[in-house]
Amino acid sequence: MDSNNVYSDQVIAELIEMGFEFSAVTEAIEVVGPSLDDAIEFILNGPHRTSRGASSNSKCSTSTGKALGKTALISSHSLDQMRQSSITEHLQPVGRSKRIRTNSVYNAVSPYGSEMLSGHLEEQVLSFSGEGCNLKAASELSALPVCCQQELEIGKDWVQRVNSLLHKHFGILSLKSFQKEALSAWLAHQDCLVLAATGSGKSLCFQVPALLTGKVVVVISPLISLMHDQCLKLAKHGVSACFLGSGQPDSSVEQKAMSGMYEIIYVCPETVLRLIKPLQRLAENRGIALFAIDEVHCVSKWGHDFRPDYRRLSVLRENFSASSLKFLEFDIPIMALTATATIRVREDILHSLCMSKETKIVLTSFFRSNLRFSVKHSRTSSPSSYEKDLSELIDVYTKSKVGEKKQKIFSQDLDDASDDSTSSADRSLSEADRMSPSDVENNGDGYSGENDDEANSSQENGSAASKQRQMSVEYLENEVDLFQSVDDWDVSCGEFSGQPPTEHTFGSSETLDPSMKLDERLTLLKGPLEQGPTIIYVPTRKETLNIAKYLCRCGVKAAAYNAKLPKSHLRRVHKEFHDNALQVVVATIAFGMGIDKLNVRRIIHYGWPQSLEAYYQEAGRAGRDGKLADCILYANLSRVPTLLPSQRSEDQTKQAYKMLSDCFRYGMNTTCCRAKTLVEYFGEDFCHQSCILCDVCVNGPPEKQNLKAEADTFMHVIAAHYGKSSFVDDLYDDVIYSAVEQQRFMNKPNLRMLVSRIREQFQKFAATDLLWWRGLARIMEDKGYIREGDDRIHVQIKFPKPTKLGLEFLQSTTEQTFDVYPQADMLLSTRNPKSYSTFSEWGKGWADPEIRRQRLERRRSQRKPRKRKSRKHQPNMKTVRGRLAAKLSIQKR
Ligand SMILES: Nc1ncnc2c1ncn2[C@@H]1O[C@H](COP(=O)(O)OP(=O)(O)OP(=O)(O)O)[C@@H](O)[C@H]1O
Ligand SMILES: [Mg+2]
Repeated sequence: MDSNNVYSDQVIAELIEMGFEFSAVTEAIEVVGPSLDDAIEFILNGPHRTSRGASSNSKCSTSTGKALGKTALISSHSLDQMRQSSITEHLQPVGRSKRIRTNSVYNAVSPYGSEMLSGHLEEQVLSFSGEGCNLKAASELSALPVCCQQELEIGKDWVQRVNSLLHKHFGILSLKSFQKEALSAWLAHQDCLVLAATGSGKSLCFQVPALLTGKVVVVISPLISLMHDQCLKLAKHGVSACFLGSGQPDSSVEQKAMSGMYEIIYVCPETVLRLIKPLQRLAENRGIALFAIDEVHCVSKWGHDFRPDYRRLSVLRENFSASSLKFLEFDIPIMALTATATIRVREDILHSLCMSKETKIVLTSFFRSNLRFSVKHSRTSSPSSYEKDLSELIDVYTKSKVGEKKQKIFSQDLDDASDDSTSSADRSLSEADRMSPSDVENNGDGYSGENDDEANSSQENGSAASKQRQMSVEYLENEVDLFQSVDDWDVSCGEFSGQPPTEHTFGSSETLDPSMKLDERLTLLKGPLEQGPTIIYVPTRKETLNIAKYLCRCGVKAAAYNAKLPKSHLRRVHKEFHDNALQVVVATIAFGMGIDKLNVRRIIHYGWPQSLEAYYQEAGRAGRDGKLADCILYANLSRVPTLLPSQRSEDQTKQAYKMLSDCFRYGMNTTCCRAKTLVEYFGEDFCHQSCILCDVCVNGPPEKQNLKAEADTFMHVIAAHYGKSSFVDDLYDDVIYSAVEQQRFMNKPNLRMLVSRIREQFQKFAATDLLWWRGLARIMEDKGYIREGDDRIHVQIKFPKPTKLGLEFLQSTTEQTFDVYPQADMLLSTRNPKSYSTFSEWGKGWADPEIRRQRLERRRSQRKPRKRKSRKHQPNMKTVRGRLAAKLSIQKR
């Protein structure tokens, strides 16, 4: 360390403490050298120079390479607060003398004035004496022709330089081509929309600019948990970062961030909207290299995770353009990134964020070659289905520990938190884990414990805790986590100093290469799954608790995660999940956006997801190490899924139904490779023949069936009701319907009514159930023979109406065959032919004339004479029985 620099720093510190403006101080030192008196003289009497616009570029280019040292920041806030204002546990202060850096970080006029700076320098700024990664990074970068974005040329060798930097600090061998593209766009001052698969490495696209320029990168992100994970990771690789949630009881982190003390600032949309002015000052002083909007699908109402505040981020383009800020030569580029955006969502993003017309779209394949997709039928949500569906999973995690005591559930008793027996992770968080009254109110437990005694005591302990649990379960009943607020944890901000990078942990060479030959991949992929945790996604909070408890009882280390559980619990689950202390997390969608844990081996969806976007994003959390991973959807294939309750506009409701319908069709599909279905859903041409892994690829499609007779009948019955066919009209003459029903049916027959007519009128179809016809209706719809006759969108076609093509089909020569692959619900229906023993089937049995006749006869013979005056005289015309009775009485007369 240059002693001159240290001395200069001391002088600068003193001058700032005296209240002089920072830019004036540094200018003075540059001119007169590190002499306190001379500097004061210069500042007071020397030529007036404004710091504004003193070309942040030139400052940056000289200073960054010189001294981007490390700074550790100590916050006076500790973890013992019930609600933390910041996370400081990751800071590693080194007990060195305080100093001030001479780099561009401090070459800033603090937006909070010199008071703030001096206060913090005195109290809170310690130095790493340049041993951190940034210093190294910066000195390496000094080899670059220039370090400022504006001046960095897109020469051939910038990629190599970035690669060697990445290799050294992140253990990554080279940039991927989409990362190169995104960075080229940024270097050319262009806005950029990056659409790349989950886990493909989008974060690097916005992290590199911070390393390259010494300017700040501002990343807008939707969840504290996500921001926290990314900051922590960056710190491990020597990059200082902080995050700012929406609640901000401790403003010191924010102040430091706005004065340019972190290379990357993660911020939620609400907060970025509030910080426009300070950010403009930051742009003027240290400089902002880039605004990155991560998980940008949240912008769009047509996406699966709309956040209204994301939509207001158009202010970034308005407030950080060269036309609105004189000191900028170019607009500060916006880089928007997501793994799940349909074409409509993409357009909405570009439009809503007012991204420039020249925005570069970087589009990579959404295909994840190591994910094995499958769909299984399950009734879900009952303990008997848990037993059936989860037994394999339980075996995976419990086989190796036969004889061990079963895991027990423990309640989150406050007293237990300080128990000696708690794990080290528990201990470190115990104080912070104390629940606020609202936490207690919402406590739903569902956490698995390592410690049996703890579990027993809490179970025996009993009444209060169990009552609490019971209450919370009731409270949680039927609630869903459709919208997760940004503050998903009990911290609202955090700061992370970059630590010298240790051994590289990623860039594994064992990962699967999508360009591998098919047979090579097949052999590799047919092996067993490696060890690693599982995430089970369920639609309701209540089910997170139920399944987590069930798994715990079976000996699995499992925890529930939903937005209504105490936030301290959620943070703990995150931590233990990342530390491999948990085997299974059972969660609502509240868990995991952007989770970058390499070894997640299974993502299980237990119940229908609400959209394929959400499904693919959640599934994408599996197998980030590139090794084989399972993505299994357990869904009740006999039920049409319903929308989970949420506030939606009319348009949004339509869209939500459309998305749910696409999801339903994904489950019903029996012929198309699942990976292909998924990537094509996002508008990509799937350039492989198949994924070779999914259940459809492995099992092959079901046998084709000639359903000509069924299709003809179906079309005739529909067409008849729209006056397009005379084929069946006369068949109904002998059935008496109430005027209302007839009217309703004539206007718009729904599928159920049509099917009951088919069964009534066509003996050979009397036993085929609605489930089967439902599948056929979808096939006919896909072929364009029928369409939805209702104004509203339905998940499954509800009011089939013939199309022109359908009528042509009807009139076509009857000799042709109609060979189709049955869909999942049709197979299910034929696999489990139902006797008319269940109540609903019993009801359906009335549609069959023969069954009806037998039943009526049986009833008549069994019936004791009863007084049923009113019925006798007024048959209920709404029921089949009533109508029949009426008919019979007419015939009698
Ligand atoms: N060029 C690269 N070579 C090898 N590994 C890389 C490269 N770039 C990123 N990675 C690794 O890929 C993993 C996933 O990165 P990241 O979290 O950025 O994914 P993502 O695309 O943002 O995923 P998501 O859509 O889920 O947020 C990280 O562990 C990262 O280290
Ligand atoms: Mg990401």
